[in-house]
Amino acid sequence: MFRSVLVRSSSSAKQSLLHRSFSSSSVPERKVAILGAAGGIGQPLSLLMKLNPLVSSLSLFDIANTPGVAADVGYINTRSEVVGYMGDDDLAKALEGADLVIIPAGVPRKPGMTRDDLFNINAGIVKNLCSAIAKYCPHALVNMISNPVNSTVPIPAEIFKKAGMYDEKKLFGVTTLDVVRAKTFYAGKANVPVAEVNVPVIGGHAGVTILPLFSQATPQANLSGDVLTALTKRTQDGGTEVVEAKAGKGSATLSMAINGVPDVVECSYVHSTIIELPFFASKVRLGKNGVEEVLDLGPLSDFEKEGLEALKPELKSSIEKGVKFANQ
Ligand SMILES: NC(=O)c1ccc[n+]([C@@H]2O[C@H](COP(=O)([O-])OP(=O)(O)OC[C@H]3O[C@@H](n4cnc5c(N)ncnc54)[C@H](O)[C@@H]3O)[C@@H](O)[C@H]2O)c1
Ligand SMILES: O=C(O)C[C@H](O)C(=O)O
Repeated sequence: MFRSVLVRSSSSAKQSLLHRSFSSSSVPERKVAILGAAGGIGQPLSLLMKLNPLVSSLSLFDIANTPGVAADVGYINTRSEVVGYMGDDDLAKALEGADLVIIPAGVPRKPGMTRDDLFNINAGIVKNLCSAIAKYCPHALVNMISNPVNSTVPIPAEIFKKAGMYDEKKLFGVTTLDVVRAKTFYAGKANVPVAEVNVPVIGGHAGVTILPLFSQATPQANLSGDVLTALTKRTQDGGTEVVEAKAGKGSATLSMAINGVPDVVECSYVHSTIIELPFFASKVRLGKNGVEEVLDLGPLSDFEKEGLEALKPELKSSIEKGVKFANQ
């Protein structure tokens, strides 16, 4: 059992652990809660959120080590107040009033494991955390990072439905790393500046369910079929490469959308009706209230059409696994 520690409390604790700065009145107040904030994803993500001028309050929750992370991040001289919370007794306080909850809580893969091998541990963690979200911040946007994303996103959807507060526009599975990798690998082969590259990645976030659409990549390049096959495989295996090299770290956030910046288009794993599966990663237009539009897939090459058919059985069964778990 972990002792519950509210990092914000006495004035001396405030001095050492709570950093508060006041915002200009023109910038809206936004509370972001990170669940799993002391982990490999959680710490750099906390740093990124502290650097984000759109965030006024940063709530760092974990089952361990949040006082140190909150103190460290809290001293950065940017706008947001930082409070660390530790242990289940503090979960309610960590979540109350949150506009955005980002969840990297759970265990990462070790070499030789698939993301699905994490299901038994992470599904329970996610279920518990999302039940608390339903209770304490039912209107928040939720970004799910914990793997296996293909199954961990359907879990809150079921929990939120039961709680009567499910808003499908507000639930995201973070698949940005797949896009980041596809852009990097493509730029290398196409010999174009990586900063100019765009590649949509659709499907899900595991193995063959990750389907980069290089036929839609810009700037266009005339790459052979063999090169495109190799690029696709490399994108699908990108996470495994990292896991093998250093135990699987990375982070991503859709937080720009919380300030209502128009026309933010990102690939994300969301509730979808563009194919027959209820959750699917594709380009989505984001706004203040979450998903404003799930964009069409656009034209696919024959190779990509085959990839799309090939990913459906695995993605379907991963979704069903999450749904079943949530309803047990
Ligand atoms: N979606 C993606 O693109 C993506 C990318 C990288 C990693 N991940 C996944 O993110 C997860 C975290 O990876 P990591 O490298 O940060 O792992 P990590 O082990 O370094 O950190 C996980 C953190 O979660 C905390 N935690 C565990 N149970 C918790 C609970 N019940 N409540 C709150 N916090 C809890 C741990 O104490 C730890 O600090 C993994 O499942 C990993 O596979 C997803
Ligand atoms: O591959 C992993 O296990 C972590 C993450 O999903 C990734 O793509 O890097």
